[in-house]
Amino acid sequence: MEIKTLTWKEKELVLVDQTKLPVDVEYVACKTLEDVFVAIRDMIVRGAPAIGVSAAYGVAIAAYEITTTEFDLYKTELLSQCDYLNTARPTAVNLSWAVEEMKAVINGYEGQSVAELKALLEKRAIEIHEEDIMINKTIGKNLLSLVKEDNTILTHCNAGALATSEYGTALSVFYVAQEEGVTLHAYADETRPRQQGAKLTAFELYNAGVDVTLITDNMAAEVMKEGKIDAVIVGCDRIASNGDTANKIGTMSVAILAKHFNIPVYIAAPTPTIDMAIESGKDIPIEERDGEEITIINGEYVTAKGVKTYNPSFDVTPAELITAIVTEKGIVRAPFKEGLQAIFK
Ligand SMILES: CSC[C@H]1O[C@H](OP(=O)(O)O)[C@H](O)[C@@H]1O
Repeated sequence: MEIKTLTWKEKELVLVDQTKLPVDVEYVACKTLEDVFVAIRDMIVRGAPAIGVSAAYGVAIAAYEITTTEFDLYKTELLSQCDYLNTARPTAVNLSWAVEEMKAVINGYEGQSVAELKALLEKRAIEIHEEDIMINKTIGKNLLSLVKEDNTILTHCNAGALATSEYGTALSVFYVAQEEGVTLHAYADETRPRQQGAKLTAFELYNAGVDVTLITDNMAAEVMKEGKIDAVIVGCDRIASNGDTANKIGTMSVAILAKHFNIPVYIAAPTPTIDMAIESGKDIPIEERDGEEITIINGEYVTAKGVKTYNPSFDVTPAELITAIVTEKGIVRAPFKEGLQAIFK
């Protein structure tokens, strides 16, 4: 059964509810901008590219939702809705990137027709959606050029089809490999506390017929020491201009271990996830989420209810631990600043 992360259907954004996977496959229809805001905030849809595409459709939905007919008032309200949507989650730059793309359509429109602007916004959102699919498939091809038949790849969190429109970024290497008749094996970190690796990555790869082995996060060093891992490939949520990369919490640990065991670390990076406006990882906002993500598993407390928690949802892997940043525009190696500037030229 094919699961669609997101679908645009009669001016509604239909999302698979990723908080219910893999036990239940349920879909949520977002009919209002608030529906999209809540879906992003509560991780019904998650994953940097999927958040970006959803935000683009969120603005398109807002454009149809606003009933003001006086053009200047309509434009002001719509821009305000864009800024609100942009507060749903702070780390994945794809959210602000997509909102800015949609605001550029609004601010660049020289007419006075509300109907025409609505159509232009829906068109741009569909373009962003379609571009995401092409970006991901190209990243998969570029990643495949870095690995060999029968290689085993460790990945962290979920940077798969469920984190994007289709294909995924890090996991696209497995799907492109299948299309090209290349056999690859996966080790998926469970990825506490939200368990995206267990609930999403192992689920989607297993269903796709990819050889996947699920491990807990604290087993990564052992599998590397046993020589089971040929490469680490992970996604990203925001890359600074010097190559420092924010990704799901625990990615930095994996990169440090990989360095110790001399295993290459590849970041699968759509260019909308690269933030050239910031100098280094110090400038990346790290989302802190509710501590109950740690203390509650499957609805049950696993500790005393009053225990203090600390739950940063991302960490920043310093550029010196990264072998290459693999984008749809090419593979960038250190020195990353110059290499990233070159792909934006
Ligand atoms: C294709 S990148 C997906 C990226 O987003 C995930 O975070 P979250 O599940 O909290 O949205 C994780 O960092 C993945 O690598």
